[in-house]
Amino acid sequence: MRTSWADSVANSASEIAVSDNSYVPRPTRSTYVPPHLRNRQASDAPNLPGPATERAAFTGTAGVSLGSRWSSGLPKPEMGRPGPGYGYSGAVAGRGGSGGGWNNRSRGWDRREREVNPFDDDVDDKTDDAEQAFSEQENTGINFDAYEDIPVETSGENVPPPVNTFAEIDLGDLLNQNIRRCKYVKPTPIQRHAIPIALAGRDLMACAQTGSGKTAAFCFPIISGIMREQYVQRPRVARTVYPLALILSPTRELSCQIHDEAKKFSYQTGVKVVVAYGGAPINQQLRELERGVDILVATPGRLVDLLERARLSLQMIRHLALDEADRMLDMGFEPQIRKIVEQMDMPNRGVRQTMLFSATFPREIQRLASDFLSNYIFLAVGRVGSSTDLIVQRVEFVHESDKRSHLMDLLHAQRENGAHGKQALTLVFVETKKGADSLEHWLCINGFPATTIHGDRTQQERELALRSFKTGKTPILVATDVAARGLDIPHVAHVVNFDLPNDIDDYVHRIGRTGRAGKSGLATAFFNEGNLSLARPLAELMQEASQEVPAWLTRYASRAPYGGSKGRRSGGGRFGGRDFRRESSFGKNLDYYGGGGNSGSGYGVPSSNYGGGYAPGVTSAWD
Ligand SMILES: Nc1ncnc2c1ncn2[C@@H]1O[C@H](COP(=O)(O)OP(=O)(O)OP(=O)(O)O)[C@@H](O)[C@H]1O
Repeated sequence: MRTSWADSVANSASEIAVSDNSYVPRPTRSTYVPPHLRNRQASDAPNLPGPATERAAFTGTAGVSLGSRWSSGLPKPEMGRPGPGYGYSGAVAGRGGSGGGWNNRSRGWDRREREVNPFDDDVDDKTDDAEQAFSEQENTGINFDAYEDIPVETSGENVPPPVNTFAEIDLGDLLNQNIRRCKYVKPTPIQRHAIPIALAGRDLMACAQTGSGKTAAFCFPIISGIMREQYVQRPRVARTVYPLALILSPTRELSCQIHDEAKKFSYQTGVKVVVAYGGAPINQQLRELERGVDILVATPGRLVDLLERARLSLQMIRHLALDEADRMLDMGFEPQIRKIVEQMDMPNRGVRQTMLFSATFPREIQRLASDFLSNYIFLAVGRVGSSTDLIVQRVEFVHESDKRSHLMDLLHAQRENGAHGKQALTLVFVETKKGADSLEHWLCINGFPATTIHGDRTQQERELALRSFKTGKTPILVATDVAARGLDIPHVAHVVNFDLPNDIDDYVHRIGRTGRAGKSGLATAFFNEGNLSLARPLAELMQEASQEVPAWLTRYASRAPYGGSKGRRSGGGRFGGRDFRRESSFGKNLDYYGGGGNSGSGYGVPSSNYGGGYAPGVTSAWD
C-alpha cells in the first residue's frame, strides 16, 4: 500500500525513536567547532595541500543511483566517520531516510540550536495541526490540479523515472521536516521529474512554467547531496573559502530570495547557505563566508569579485545551478558565466553536476548552454516558453498618450473590487528607469501609493521598495525588467505591462509574477503601434494559453513580420518542449525554437542580438 507523504514523515519520526544500527542520535548539546576544522574527518591530518579526498560514493535510495559520477572506484563506508550514522544503508523510500546513508553533519558542526528559525511557526509544537492541514491542503492555497495535465517531454540517455510523492524520494528526515514546514504536500510536476534526475547525479536542462516550483527542484537535490556526502576535506588556505555548491542568478533580489528559500530547506541540516551579491557591503559578506559555506548563492558580478580577491575558490564545487539560465547565458551575462565556469578553478563538466533552469529556453541559448553540460537530460514541463493557464491575459490597445489615464482606470476598478477597500498588489512594468521614476511620481501625486525598483536605485532603496510592496504598505510597484524574473511575491493580483517588452520571453517572465503556485492572476498589456513586432508571438502565446485574443490583435499578427521572439515560435502544436539536440536541422540558421517552416523575416536572429530583448538604442534595465 502506498503511504502518503505525511504518513511517511510520521513513520520516520517514530523510527527515530526506535534505535537501530543506523539510528542517528540527535545531539543533546551543541558542540562548537571552529570554521577551519569543520567538515573534517576525525583523523584528518593537518595542513594537507589541495583537496585530499574525493567525493565519497553513495548509492541506492528509492531505486535511484545517487551521485554516480563520483561513485565509481571510490572506497565505500570507511570514508565516513566510524560509529552510528555514518555508514551506508541504502535507505529505503518510505522510511523517511532515517537510515545510515545520511551524514549527520551536525555531529561536528551542530548549528541547530543557534540557527535562527526561518519559519514563522515552530513546527515541533504544531506538528499535529500542521499535518492535518497539509493533508487537507487547506493552508497551502495550491491548486495542484492545475498542474496535473501538463505534458512533459524528456530527452537524453537513461532518464530516471519521475516520482509522485516526496515519500518516494529519500531526501532525508531533516530535509523532509523542512519540506513539511514549508507546507509542501506533494511535489509539483517539475519537482517530480527533476528531483530524481538531479539526485541521480545527472546534468539537467529544465524548463517549466513560472511559479511552478523550480527553486525547490534544484535546491532539494543539492542540499540532500551535500548531506549525503561523506565529510569532504577542503583545502585550507588562509581566508579562502571552498563551497561545495554554487547557485547563480541574474539579480540581487532573486539571489536573496533563493538564499532565503535554501535556508528554509536546509534548516537544522548542518548545510550552510550564504549569499553574495553586488550593491551590498562586501566585508559583511566576506565575514559570513568565513563562518563557513556549503552552498553559495550569488550574482555573477560579485562572485567574480570574490574570486579575483582570492577569497573564494570554486575548486570543490560539486553542484552548479543556474537559475534563469537563458538570461544568464544571453549576451549580457554570458562572458561572465564563461569566465566563472570555464576559466576559474571550477571542476570540469562531467566532474561537477550542472543544472540549468528557466521558464524559457531559446534554441540558441540551449546550444550555448550545452557547452556547460555533460550527457545531460532535457526536461520540459509544459511548452518551453509558454505561460501558465492560471493567468488571465488581457491586451488592450492604448495609445502612448493615453496610458496613464488608462492605468488610473484599472487601479480605480481594482480598488473598488479590493477586499476591505484595500488595493490588491499591482506590479507595473515599464521600459526604462526614468520612465519608472516618472510614473511612480505621477501615481503618488494622484493618490496611489507606489514605489519603484530599477537599476539606478541603491540596493538599500531596492530592498526597501520590495519589502514595502510585499507587505502591502505600498501596493503598487513600478518596475523595469530587473523585477521580471524569479521574484516570488505572494498576493500579486495584477501585472500591468504599461510598456510591453520587445521580446515575448520577457513578457512570459513578467506576467509570471502573478498566477504562481497554482493560484490565479491577471495580466493586462497596453499594446500600440510601437509593439507591432510582438503582435504575432503574443497572439500565439495567448492562444496557447487558452486566452481570448482580440480580433484587432489577430489582424496585426497576420500582417506583422515575425519578431519579438528571437524566432521562438514555430507554429507547431500546443505543446512542444523541443530539446535542440533533436532538431537535426539546428545549426542551419533556422529559428531557435525549431520548425524552420515559419522562419519568415525576423527569424534566426543572430546571437549578437541577445541582450534581454532590447531594441537598438534602448538601455537594458537589468543591473
Ligand atoms: N511542492 C510544492 N507545494 C507547494 N508550494 C510549492 C511547492 N513547490 C514550490 N512551491 C511554492 O511555489 C511558489 C513558486 O515557486 P518558485 O519561486 O520556485 O517558482 P519558479 O518555478 O522558480 O518560478 P519562476 O519561473 O518565476 O522563477 C513558491 O512560493 C514556492 O514556495
